[in-house]
Amino acid sequence: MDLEELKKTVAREALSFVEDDMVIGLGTGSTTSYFLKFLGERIREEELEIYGVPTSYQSRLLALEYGIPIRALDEVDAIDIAVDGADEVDPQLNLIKGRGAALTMEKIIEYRAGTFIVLVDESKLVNRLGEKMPVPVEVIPAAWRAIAEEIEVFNARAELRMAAKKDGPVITDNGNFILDVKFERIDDPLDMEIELKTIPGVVENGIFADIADIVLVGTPQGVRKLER
Ligand SMILES: O=C[C@H](O)[C@H](O)[C@H](O)COP(=O)(O)O
Repeated sequence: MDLEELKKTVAREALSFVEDDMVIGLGTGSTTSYFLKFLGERIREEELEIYGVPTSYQSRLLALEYGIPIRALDEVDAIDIAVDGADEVDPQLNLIKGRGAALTMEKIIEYRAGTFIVLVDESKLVNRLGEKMPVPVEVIPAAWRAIAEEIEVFNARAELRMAAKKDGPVITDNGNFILDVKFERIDDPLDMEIELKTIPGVVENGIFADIADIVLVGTPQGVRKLER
């Protein structure tokens, strides 16, 4: 089974958590895109009363395309579930997220969800966070260089993320820059998440420690469900 098929399989499985009258946090990325498509179809077919709270311009545009009614975070009383992808998942279900630069709104919404469900294929499972992927850190533009230097005390190298279809750096949905931080090793994800957050000028970082409730893992043999 190819990667896209694995993503579709986990995205379909996530529909089993969806019930009528729910408010759902809508994640960002290629795996979640399939979930949004299937969610839109289900809302239409079963005439469900569901609202989505987008975590990015990408999920907002896809929700509009697939007919998912949307609400802003300050228009809802609570978020029942949130569904999103991840870049790495460790055995304790700590995550690295933010390859798509949407980490800040993702964390704001997923932290507040009753149940946060993560969709990955098995290539995203690691023994230790940071094994394959850098940790994206969203920073206030004026502070990028100072923060990049300060991050070196953690035995890490920070690189300013450059845009692919624009000259210069990636600008996030919030108007900030992204530093991709490659650590030598991350021993304690929660501790590192907090350390990064306390640097002045850091808006948010892509370590999501102790937030995921359920991880659905797509494998050629089917979907594995991991729970915290
Ligand atoms: O900013 C982007 C997000 O954190 C994505 O959810 C994450 O990068 C996973 O994306 P994908 O499902 O495309 O691998």
